[in-house]
Amino acid sequence: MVPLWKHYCAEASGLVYVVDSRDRERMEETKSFLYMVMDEGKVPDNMAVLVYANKHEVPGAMSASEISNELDLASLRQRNWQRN
Ligand SMILES: Nc1nc2c(ncn2[C@@H]2O[C@H](COP(=O)(O)OP(=O)(O)OP(=O)(O)O)[C@@H](O)[C@H]2O)c(=O)[nH]1
Repeated sequence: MVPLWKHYCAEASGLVYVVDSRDRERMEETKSFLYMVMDEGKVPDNMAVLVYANKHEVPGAMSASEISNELDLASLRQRNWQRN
């Protein structure tokens, strides 16, 4: 699957990236993979990127701002982004 996403990126109009809000231990890996997809997939600046954090209602889940910080979403400044 992993090598195939590059081909999907070329045709995609958006990227939905699902993050497990409970999985604190793998947040660094999650971050690396997101930026690798955006870089190697040549995701253009004008492509919509949705980072969807699931399991947010589960006790112990990370908050939206924690996830945003962990994934350094503010570094995607060239994109028009918001956090809900
Ligand atoms: N409570 C809750 N459960 C969810 C949510 N999203 C997925 N699940 C459940 O979590 C279980 C595992 O789903 P995923 O996390 O998507 O799959 P996964 O990453 O392969 O599984 P894990 O390694 O166990 O997290 C399934 O039973 C899903 O129904 C959510 O937002 N809230």
